Order: sequence, then C-alpha cells, then structure tokens
Amino acid sequence: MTAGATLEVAGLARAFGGVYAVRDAGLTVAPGELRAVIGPNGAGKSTLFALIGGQLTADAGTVRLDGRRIDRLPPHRRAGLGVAVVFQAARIFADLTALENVMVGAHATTSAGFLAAALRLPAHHRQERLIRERAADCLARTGLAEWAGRPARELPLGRQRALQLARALCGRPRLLLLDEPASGLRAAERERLAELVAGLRSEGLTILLVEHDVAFVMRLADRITVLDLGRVIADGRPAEVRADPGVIGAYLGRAAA
Ligand SMILES: Nc1ncnc2c1ncn2[C@@H]1O[C@H](COP(=O)(O)OP(=O)(O)OP(=O)(O)O)[C@@H](O)[C@H]1O
Repeated sequence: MTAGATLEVAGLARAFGGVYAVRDAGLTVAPGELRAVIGPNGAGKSTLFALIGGQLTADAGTVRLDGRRIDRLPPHRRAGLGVAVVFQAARIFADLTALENVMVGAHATTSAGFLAAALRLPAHHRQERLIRERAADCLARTGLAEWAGRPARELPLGRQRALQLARALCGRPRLLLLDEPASGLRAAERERLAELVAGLRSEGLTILLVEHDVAFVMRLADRITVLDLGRVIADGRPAEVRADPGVIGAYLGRAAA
C-alpha cells in the first residue's frame, strides 16, 4: 500500500479575462487526511483542482507534493508523482468491460513500450498479465469484483463512479482529487460511495474532495476548506466550519435555504 502525500498550496492565483477565479488560496493537507473543499457556485473549486492536477497553470503561487514543487509540471508528470484527479466528466468507455476500463487506466502509468506491445514481445505479455491483476485488485477495492466482465454501460451510476475511482487507484496515487463524486446519485448509492471513500482514507491515502452535498462532506471530512469568490474564507474541522458565521452567510445559509 502506498502512503498518502502531503499537499501544500500557497498564494495560488488564476484569473480568466482579468477576473480572479482563485485568489491567494492556501491550504495544507496532511498525509492520510480527507479534506473537503466547499463553496457556492463559481467560488473557484474546480479551478483550484485543475491547478493542483495541472490541467491549468497558476498565474502565481505554489503547489507542493511532499515538499516538491509541482506547479510548473504538466499533468502527466504530476500523475507520475502520485496525483490522481477524478473529474466529474471523466469518461467511461461504455462498450469496454469494467475490467478493461481499469486496465486502460493502468496502461497509462506503466512502462511497457509501445513497440513491445506492437511486436507482442514476452515482456509485453508479462506486463499485460500484471496490469490485468492490478486492475482486478482495484475493482475489488472498490467493490466491483462481480462487475468485472460486464460492459461499463450496464453499471448503475453509483457503480460507474466507483469504476472511475478504481481507474484512478490503478495508478497508485498518493493524492486523490475527487470532483463532486456524489452528484446525481440516489441515497443508497451515495451511502455506498461515502463508505468507499472513507475506506480509501483509512488505507492512508490523502484525499481532496469537492462536493456540494454538505451532509456528505460533514460526515466524511477531517477538515473543510471553504472558498468564496476564489478566496479561502474558512478552514477547520466540520463542527467549526458549520458554526462559522462567515461560512453560514456565504454558503451554508444559502445551501440550507
Ligand atoms: N476556463 C474558464 N474561462 C473563463 N472563466 C472561467 C473558466 N473556468 C472558470 N471560470 C470562472 O472562474 C470562476 C470560478 O469557477 P469554478 O468553476 O472554478 O468554480 P466552482 O466553485 O467549481 O463552481 P461550481 O460549484 O459551479 O462547479 C467562475 O466565475 C467561472 O465563471
């Protein structure tokens, strides 16, 4: 099992057309911590994620993984260092089986040469078998073992979310970024997903979670960072954040309304 990484974000800023989506944002997430990021629509949550994952570059500030700066690296280099992002719109290959979907993720992070694959060299066969085993492992960790041979399109939405997680896990991440994993799920599916995420946390993975479902977040997160208009307006344990008048004014009051 891979230990979780420390994430340190400091002074991070990114503007679009002169308007700051993220402004002087800072947060530190300890190894094995589950940190939620909440805030109203347009607060900058997705932008913050993309700045950490590398899909966007920052105008200012730093992102460090275990002390090493990663903010100038392209996404695949950050992935290689253990950053996995599960975007809301992450694609599932509907006609591939659940196992094949996860294997595609594993292929992206293994070293089997393209040429070896093309020539079907023994090294490639060995690697293929390892990838298959690793993918089956990741499916089991996300409760999908019995779905392995089914085309992904037959999986209910909650299972598809688990499949996206399985795919991310196959890259052996040390920091997992989850963008609204519970959106659109029914209560029972949400419950199962919460258990799955809690299980990954207890394995020691560092997790950063953006989620609108406040109940989901309050229950799962060790700490919560609240963004509003691109700035961090609060950071603390769920009970502290829930009682923070600034947060209630900016977000929770509205969310509860
Ligand atoms: N690619 C872009 N081009 C222009 N403006 C953008 C872009 N991405 C984000 N923005 C703007 O930046 C601000 C922050 O957006 P962002 O999507 O990060 O917020 P969010 O908190 O994730 O919102 P939501 O909860 O609705 O997903 C918004 O005003 C948005 O319109």
